[in-house]
Amino acid sequence: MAAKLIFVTGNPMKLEEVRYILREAGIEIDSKDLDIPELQGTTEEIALEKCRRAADLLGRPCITEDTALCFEALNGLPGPYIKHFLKELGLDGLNTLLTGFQTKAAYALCTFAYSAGPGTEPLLFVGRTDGHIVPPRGAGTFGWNPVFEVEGTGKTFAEMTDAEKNSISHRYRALEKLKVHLQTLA
Ligand SMILES: O=c1nc[nH]c2c1ncn2[C@H]1C[C@H](O)[C@@H](COP(=O)(O)OP(=O)(O)OP(=O)(O)O)O1
Ligand SMILES: [Mg+2]
Repeated sequence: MAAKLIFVTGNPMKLEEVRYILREAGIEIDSKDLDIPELQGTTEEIALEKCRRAADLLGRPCITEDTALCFEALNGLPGPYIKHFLKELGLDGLNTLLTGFQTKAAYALCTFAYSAGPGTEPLLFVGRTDGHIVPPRGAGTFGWNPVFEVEGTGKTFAEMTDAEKNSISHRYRALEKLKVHLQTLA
């Protein structure tokens, strides 16, 4: 039996969602819990370099994923640096960041990178979900879920069931594109 594709991530919540979404397409993945250093740059640059490094470390094909949370009022920042903003400022601090700005509009961007192995250029698959930054609502079990209200739903990601989030999320939309690519390889 062919070895399964490896998803390299240090985030168990991402892994759980990716497994949930791909399972419906009959795609199973293995995972490797590695926190790959992320260089500064645009989301694309960070995603490409992270996947190159992951493939070099593993010595085989793999996927990696980068999540950005982009505020319209801040021209797309914090973007790929959201992890550090969330850690230092917390959920309330993300709201405070937008004090004085008219628009609280934001979008979640998910960028999967697929590497065919060391020395190859990774391919990117991007998904986007639009919404607004709001005071925290719902269970705070995954990142910035409680402060991101999804356009047209009236709910934050944290107020949704797994099934709901996984049918409209940035991650789901990126995986829809990755799935097509994986099916051409199979
Ligand atoms: O759907 C999501 N809903 C809420 N929060 C989320 C989501 N997806 C990522 N997040 C958080 C995790 C991290 O604080 C930051 C992304 O940073 P990012 O570098 O992509 O993730 P990570 O370092 O946790 O895992 P990895 O080892 O795959 O890079 O946003
Ligand atoms: Mg990371």
